[in-house]
Amino acid sequence: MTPPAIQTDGLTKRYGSTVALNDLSVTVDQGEVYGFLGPNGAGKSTTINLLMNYTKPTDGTAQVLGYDPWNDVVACHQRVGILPDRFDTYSDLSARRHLRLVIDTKKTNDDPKTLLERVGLSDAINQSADEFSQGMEQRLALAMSLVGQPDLLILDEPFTGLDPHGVALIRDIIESETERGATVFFSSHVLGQVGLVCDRVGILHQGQLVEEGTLADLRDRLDLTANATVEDIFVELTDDSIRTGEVTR
Ligand SMILES: Nc1ncnc2c1ncn2[C@@H]1O[C@H](COP(=O)(O)OP(=O)(O)OP(=O)(O)O)[C@@H](O)[C@H]1O
Repeated sequence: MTPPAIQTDGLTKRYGSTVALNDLSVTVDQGEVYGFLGPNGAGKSTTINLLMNYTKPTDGTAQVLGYDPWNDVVACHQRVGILPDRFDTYSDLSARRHLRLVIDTKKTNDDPKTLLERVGLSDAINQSADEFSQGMEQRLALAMSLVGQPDLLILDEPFTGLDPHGVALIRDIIESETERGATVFFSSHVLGQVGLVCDRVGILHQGQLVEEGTLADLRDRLDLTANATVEDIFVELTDDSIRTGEVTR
């Protein structure tokens, strides 16, 4: 049986008395496009950091493509492509060298030029990343996430810093990656795009999953009209407060 792409059970992360993520239980099936939405500070990046073993949970379990992300780290990272939040380039390396680093680590035979063409950066292949704009950095990080045709693509705020062409590019990449059978899990608060690409969404608020389902499910449950947007749903379920202080539960 094919394992889910992502499964968490009671996943919890506390930083001192701040509960960044509280008792998260979600399942994302292989082949799905799942939008993980929530206001600033809701716990989206914390969840992704846990799934990628960038940080350890306080409580709960997770599986990524059937692997334990904290014990099967290498196997897990081999099959996952990650676009991290706030990607820092290696400033003195060219775009090609950035791709080479991932290709060599994952031991794939990808061609850096082809990957950079996919994200509209092939003209910058030999350019040093310290000359890149924010949008170019984001495109480079996206190309790096595509190395090795990952089974699961995890994109943390993929629309950040992109112009409308870049936003359309992300949508195209999500579509082409799912066409070849990959799962896409992405966090966002750029809501206009979400309805166009997601099969299901989960809405996180103050570390808790407050709703999950297709947009049609959510409209029904919240008694919203059929033309209610993702923004309407989001506003209904969350307030616009940003978590800046400690939240204790
Ligand atoms: N290393 C850390 N130490 C202490 N608190 C942290 C740490 N990382 C995150 N937090 C807190 O955990 C909560 C969730 O943060 P997280 O970055 O996961 O939110 P987010 O939903 O990704 O937000 P954004 O949309 O602004 O990126 C916030 O209250 C944040 O201040």
